[in-house]
Amino acid sequence: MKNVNMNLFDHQVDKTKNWLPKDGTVYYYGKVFGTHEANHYLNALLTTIDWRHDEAIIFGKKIITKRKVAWYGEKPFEYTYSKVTKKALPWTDELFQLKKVIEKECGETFNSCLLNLYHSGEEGMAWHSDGEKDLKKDGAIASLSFGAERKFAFKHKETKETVSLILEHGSLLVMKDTTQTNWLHRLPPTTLVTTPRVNLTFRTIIQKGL
Ligand SMILES: O=C(O)CCC(=O)C(=O)O
Ligand SMILES: [Fe+2]
Repeated sequence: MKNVNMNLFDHQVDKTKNWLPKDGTVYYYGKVFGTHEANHYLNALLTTIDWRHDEAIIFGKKIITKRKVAWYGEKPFEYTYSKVTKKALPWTDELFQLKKVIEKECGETFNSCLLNLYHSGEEGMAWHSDGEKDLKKDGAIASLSFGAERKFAFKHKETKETVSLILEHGSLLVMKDTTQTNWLHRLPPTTLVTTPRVNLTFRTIIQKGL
């Protein structure tokens, strides 16, 4: 008997495929949770996370995003991006459980998590890379998605080559090696999606004298 132990959610996803043609590594693990469990996490995250509108300083001007964010970690790390500093809240039960699951799945460890809540397809995230100085250089970033399926895209900083894929409900994507140095990524807005999506990016923050 072949494949008797094959996970039901392992449907046709090649977890060893690098989605980037060069200069970085992106693995898509597909759905690591079944629909029932993914629904549970989506609801739990919507209700237990301390969601706040994000503030950023762009061209010297303070802006408030429609998207909501939250920042959690194993210590009250300070994290600065778009010139605004935030202090991590302690892991919730669900975040700690999710961290364990993805650490096991991808063989990496993480000490913090940035969460994004996109209320509908109108909200997205512009081209950027996650290479802030507080983050471990070339450290892995694990991205878990719950809720509406959305397109996710990469663009090479030099050649402008693009790659895109769909992030499913309960799915895991991992960006590692030199991905942040050489590629930008974004979540394009779309009028086709009217329901919310929650995304969690687990990261490794460098501990400064803690
Ligand atoms: O929502 C996503 O899938 C991506 C989020 C992201 O790129 C980030 O938080 O840095
Ligand atoms: Fe990002």
